[in-house]
Amino acid sequence: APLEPLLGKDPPHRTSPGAATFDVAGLDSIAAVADTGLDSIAAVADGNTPTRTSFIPDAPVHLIRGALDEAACLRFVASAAAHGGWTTGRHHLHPTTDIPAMDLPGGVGTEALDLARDVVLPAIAAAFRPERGVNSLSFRDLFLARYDADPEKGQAGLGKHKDGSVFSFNALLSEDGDDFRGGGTWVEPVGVVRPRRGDILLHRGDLLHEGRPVTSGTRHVLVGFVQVDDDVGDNVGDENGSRRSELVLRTVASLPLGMVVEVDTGLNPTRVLVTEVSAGGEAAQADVRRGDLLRGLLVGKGEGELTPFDSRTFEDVMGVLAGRKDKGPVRLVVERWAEKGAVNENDDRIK
Ligand SMILES: O=C(O)CCC(=O)C(=O)O
Ligand SMILES: [Fe+2]
Repeated sequence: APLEPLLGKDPPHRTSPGAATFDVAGLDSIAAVADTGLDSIAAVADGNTPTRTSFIPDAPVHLIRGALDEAACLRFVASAAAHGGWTTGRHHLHPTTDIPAMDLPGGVGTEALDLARDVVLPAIAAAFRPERGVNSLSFRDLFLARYDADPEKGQAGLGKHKDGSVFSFNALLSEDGDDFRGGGTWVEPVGVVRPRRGDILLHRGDLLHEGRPVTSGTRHVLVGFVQVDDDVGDNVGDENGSRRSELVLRTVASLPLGMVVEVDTGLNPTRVLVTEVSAGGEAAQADVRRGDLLRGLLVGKGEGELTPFDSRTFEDVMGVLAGRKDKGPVRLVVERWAEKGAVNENDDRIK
């Protein structure tokens, strides 16, 4: 029987098929000073984000005002504090001190994913009008980052860089002037943008930008990197699954040992492998690599529950696969997170 892509139906990093589109009336745009004659825009160059602009097509930076209310911002920050496992090894050129959104406890991981899918992706589609619309957008990384003025606690800012994404966003979770001083995001054509708590700043990833150092206190942001798939059409996320998933499945169907692999660029550094293992198959053929931390495993047909693997190792997974070897085909969905410190060429900040 042909494999049905498990991903592509309603993958967690894409907007839902029926998601409402975003009304540009909900966006404030920040254009390069030279592009407008407006005083309120010019003020941005001096570090003062105007309190109200309106949507300006083709502006390099947009703000979704009040995307998160105060309670949600506090929930995100509290969840990060409760998790506490801050990493600095997920982005190698310009590392941030962060926690992958999926790891945030208390339902906040899901809340962050829903926000990115249902609010941010449609807003990015409305703001930047990518040719193939919202269905071509997916976020490949989503994490909560922390900046602290106290060098003992971590980094105060993030130096000038470009992201490896097509679009990037960051939601300010802390109260400017109360939780921290300094901060803000400097973006090359517009200067320092100082959103209010709950606002989400949207910009093209290839613009030079900087997380300005905080001078006191702690600043928390939820950051996401968004990619544009040009090989997928409107059917991404529809009932038939994504064209890309089918393409990948077909391409790899010729792998030896009867093993079919789908690698989906989901949340960075998540990879998802859909693997058909026949007798004699080996997980190594499925690109499961030593050093990977495997997060979950789905055995059986269709879309069952993902069984958390927690931090089980390569050897553990090899053991599971080896144990199934002579019991006929089994379908696995393995959500793979790159080992801490591993370099992910696709998803890093660049330059
Ligand atoms: O913290 C900021 O304002 C910017 C964050 C950023 O650019 C990034 O995480 O890549
Ligand atoms: Fe960035």
